[in-house]
Amino acid sequence: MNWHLPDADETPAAEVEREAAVWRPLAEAARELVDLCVMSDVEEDEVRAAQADVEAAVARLRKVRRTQTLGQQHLTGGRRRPWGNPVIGLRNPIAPPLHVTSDATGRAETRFHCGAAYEGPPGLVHGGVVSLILDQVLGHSVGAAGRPGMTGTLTIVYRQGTPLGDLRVEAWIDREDGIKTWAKAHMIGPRGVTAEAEGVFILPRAIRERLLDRS
Ligand SMILES: CC(C)(COP(=O)(O)OP(=O)(O)OC[C@H]1O[C@@H](n2cnc3c(N)ncnc32)[C@H](O)[C@@H]1OP(=O)(O)O)[C@@H](O)C(=O)NCCC(=O)NCCSC(=O)Cc1ccccc1
Repeated sequence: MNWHLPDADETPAAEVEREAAVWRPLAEAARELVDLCVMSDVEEDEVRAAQADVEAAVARLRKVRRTQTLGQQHLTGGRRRPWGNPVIGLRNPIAPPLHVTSDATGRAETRFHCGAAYEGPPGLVHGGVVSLILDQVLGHSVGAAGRPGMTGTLTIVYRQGTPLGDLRVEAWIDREDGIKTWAKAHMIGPRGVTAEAEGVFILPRAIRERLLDRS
């Protein structure tokens, strides 16, 4: 059973790309700023001068603040513009960001870089970040298979520390039963699998009822 939820964002692709070209460079600069807040070793006067520069940029951006979050405005169900997402969002400096490729069977893969801002134990990615990324790619997998849902239960087994740097995640559908879909994923570092994930994704009752009403 597959569910095809409506694509909520009707904006023409060329306009989406134009807006992306405006916001992406800002987020990229902010990501480097986040990295340098952790990694820069400049003199203290330089730190204070940088603070003033950042405060000036913040004052510009603060002039107009949207009333709805990006997810609320562009409904992530449409998956055209999950730009605020903390894992894949092109406008979100917290996101590495991941670019996930997938096929209609739900097999998904992504290669990405986790820098110093994601450090937990020395030299290793924070376990919560590992879980965050695995949850996102599992969610992508079930969505790609036409079985979108919310994470009901997520189980992570940490096999070895995940080193900061270049990483890969693979995800696939394990099984499905009615409104529930189980997906699995591996986080893979230079020395093999670092963490294994299993999630059960459930189409929430409210959406089930909406789909029933339409049929
Ligand atoms: C939707 C649901 C999980 C279930 O609610 P309802 O639909 O009202 O459930 P209902 O009571 O009708 O039971 C139906 C069946 O399901 C079973 N079952 C129920 N619960 C659980 C469970 N926890 N775990 C396992 N199974 C459970 C229950 O036994 C029953 O089974 P049965 O038919 O008897 O065999 C709800 O509790 C919720 O919204 N939780 C918050 C989710 C949330 O915030 N997640 C994090 C945000 S998502 C994210 O970030 C990832 C992402 C990234 C990117 C893209 C996409 C995703």
